[in-house]
Amino acid sequence: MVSKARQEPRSSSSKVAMDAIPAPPLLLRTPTSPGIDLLLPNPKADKKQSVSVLELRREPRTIPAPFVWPPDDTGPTSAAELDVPVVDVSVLPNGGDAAGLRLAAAQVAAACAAHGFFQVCGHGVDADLARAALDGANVFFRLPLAEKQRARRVPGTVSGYTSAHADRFASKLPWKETLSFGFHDDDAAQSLVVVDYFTGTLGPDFEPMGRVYQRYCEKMKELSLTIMELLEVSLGVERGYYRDFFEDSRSIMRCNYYPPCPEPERTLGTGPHCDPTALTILLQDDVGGLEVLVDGEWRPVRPVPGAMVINIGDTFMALSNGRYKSCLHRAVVNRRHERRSLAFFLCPHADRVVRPPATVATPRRYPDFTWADLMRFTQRHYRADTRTLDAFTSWLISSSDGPAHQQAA
Ligand SMILES: C=C1C[C@]23C[C@H]1CC[C@H]2[C@]1(C)CCC[C@@](C)(C(=O)O)[C@H]1[C@@H]3C(=O)O
Ligand SMILES: O=C(O)CCC(=O)C(=O)O
Ligand SMILES: [Fe+2]
Repeated sequence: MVSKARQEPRSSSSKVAMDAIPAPPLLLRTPTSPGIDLLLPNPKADKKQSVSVLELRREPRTIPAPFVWPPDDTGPTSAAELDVPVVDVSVLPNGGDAAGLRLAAAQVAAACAAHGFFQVCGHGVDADLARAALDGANVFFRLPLAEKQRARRVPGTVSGYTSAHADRFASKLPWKETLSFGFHDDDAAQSLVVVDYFTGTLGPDFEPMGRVYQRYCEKMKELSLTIMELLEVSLGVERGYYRDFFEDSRSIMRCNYYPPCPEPERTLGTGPHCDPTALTILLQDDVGGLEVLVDGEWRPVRPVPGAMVINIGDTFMALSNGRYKSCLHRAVVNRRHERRSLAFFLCPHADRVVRPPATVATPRRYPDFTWADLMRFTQRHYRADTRTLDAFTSWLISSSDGPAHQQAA
């Protein structure tokens, strides 16, 4: 299966219409179904007016300037796909298959020490649930913009709907819309946090959609803890150290929607970044677009039907004291196919101190920190093009609003 990302010749079907009405922020909607709703800051107008519509109605030669990324970020895709093992994690819950567990641990150890990416099968996530979650993304992102805006991101948080992060950044805008919400099951008996998010934000009609993502996030947490056990085995650390660390996790679920783009070579669906979180479980559709920077080349990660992509984030790189790598990756877009990906970002409880187990802790590579500190950094200082943990570590030690100074004060 060859990834469709960027492979397509320029399509004449992506007719778009230009009808700029000067007022902020500009709404870019490509009428090709379903198109992309992007609210763009409009430099030419004062800030008080409402949304206007920039409908591109001609075969675009250029996408709006805020979407153009530097050539270093939009470099070519390698012809060589990344050789990512598909690890059968069904060996874990029963633990009976010693040989299978050894194989899985060896596959994970090699991949995580090299580039931090592997895929999993035998994950226990029902195919119907996975499909419903992907289909739910289609339903949500095809809603009229006014409806999506009812879930717009609350400044200073990750939760909510954003289009191109135009509410946060004025340049290097990603060619995507996203919907993010939190997940934890601290008081599962009392409340279903994801159902409550959908009904509270979008109304009672969205309860069925909320129940799909509630169930999906519950399965994601289960799978995350299984993978934590496998990481313990692969690193030879005491059993339970990582699993217990994430028992009270408060994670982030994100639906990514990447519309077709008239000039995919000049922009990015998600810019080069390392995930600051601990572990990412990515369910992608069959279009392809995820790429990992390995030995200076952007290597595609092929969608494997039924499998889920797992990658190590910065927080787990610190928990493994640098033994496992959190690596730069990006998502490219293409001219003809929309693409969806669902990213479950496993995060520790905000107050947990990120510290590697004794087995791998010397010499220490990173200072102690809490996820709350790293999360605040990503929301205040973070850009997709920095190596997060290195930037965070120096911020942690040197910055005036870093926790070290607060503690000292
Ligand atoms: C804690 C997070 C911040 C981001 C979502 C999660 C984990 C990945 C981060 C992100 C995807 C890295 C690339 C830049 C970013 C701004 C994005 O393109 O969405 C990041 C997310 C964010 O800050 O919303
Ligand atoms: O959509 C993808 O393939 C990757 C997205 C990603 O890396 C992210 O959201 O952190
Ligand atoms: Fe990522």
